[in-house]
Amino acid sequence: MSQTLLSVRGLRSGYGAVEVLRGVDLDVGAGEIVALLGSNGAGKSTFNQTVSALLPARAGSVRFDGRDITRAHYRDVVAAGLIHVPEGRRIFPNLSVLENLELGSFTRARANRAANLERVFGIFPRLKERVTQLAGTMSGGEQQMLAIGRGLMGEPRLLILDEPSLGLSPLLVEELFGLVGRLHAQGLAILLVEQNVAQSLEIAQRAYVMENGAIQFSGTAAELLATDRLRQAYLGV
Ligand SMILES: Nc1ncnc2c1ncn2[C@@H]1O[C@H](COP(=O)(O)OP(=O)(O)OP(=O)(O)O)[C@@H](O)[C@H]1O
Repeated sequence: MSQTLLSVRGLRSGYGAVEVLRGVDLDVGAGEIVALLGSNGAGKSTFNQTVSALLPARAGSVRFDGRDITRAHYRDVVAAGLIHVPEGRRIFPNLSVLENLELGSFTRARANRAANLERVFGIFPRLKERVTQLAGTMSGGEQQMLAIGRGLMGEPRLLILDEPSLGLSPLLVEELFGLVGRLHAQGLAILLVEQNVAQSLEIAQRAYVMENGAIQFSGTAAELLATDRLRQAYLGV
């Protein structure tokens, strides 16, 4: 692995009396795509939320770029460049496309905003055509572009994408994976949580499998595919 960007050790968290994460270890290297796989309810979204400081860690540590961010405020985590595009997009439906994008740059200097917008519009020309449109009136695919565009406005070094292809047509899923590949080629590290396991393993350098709030497997995509039990469980072959 290249230089470690995200390093998570023994992470525990949950909701009230329910413990979901039971001591998770996971690393993402600079510029690496890492797939986080696991069945529904395994704890992947809880992991993403805890790492990005939306949910408090109960034990363990999260280090980002060498800095301990386990107890950091969400704002400082975003400012450090760890940006989470949540499952279900969570755009603001009653705000325009432009307003949604601008919200993504809340930790960045105003002076950077125009350049970041142009970069996002270069990646998603459709968003530029629709700057004044209310986000809630856009199609599901456009809303997903907007959610990722908003994440990019924050100048990420690591982008956590939680189920980005959920609800998209097969054509848009192809586009989405193409986009993830292009962002990676530009040097961005990506932690990808996806139901499209085969496609995720094609573009990821490494993968983790989470079950019941713990990591059951970590290794290269090729190693995962060589493990019969995992291949059967996640690819059905
Ligand atoms: N806000 C919440 N309050 C209580 N329990 C929750 C909450 N959110 C999730 N859980 C529970 O935590 C467990 C892990 O859920 P989580 O959403 O992290 O799994 P996941 O792997 O992301 O699955 P999915 O793909 O279905 O989103 C589940 O048992 C779920 O019911």
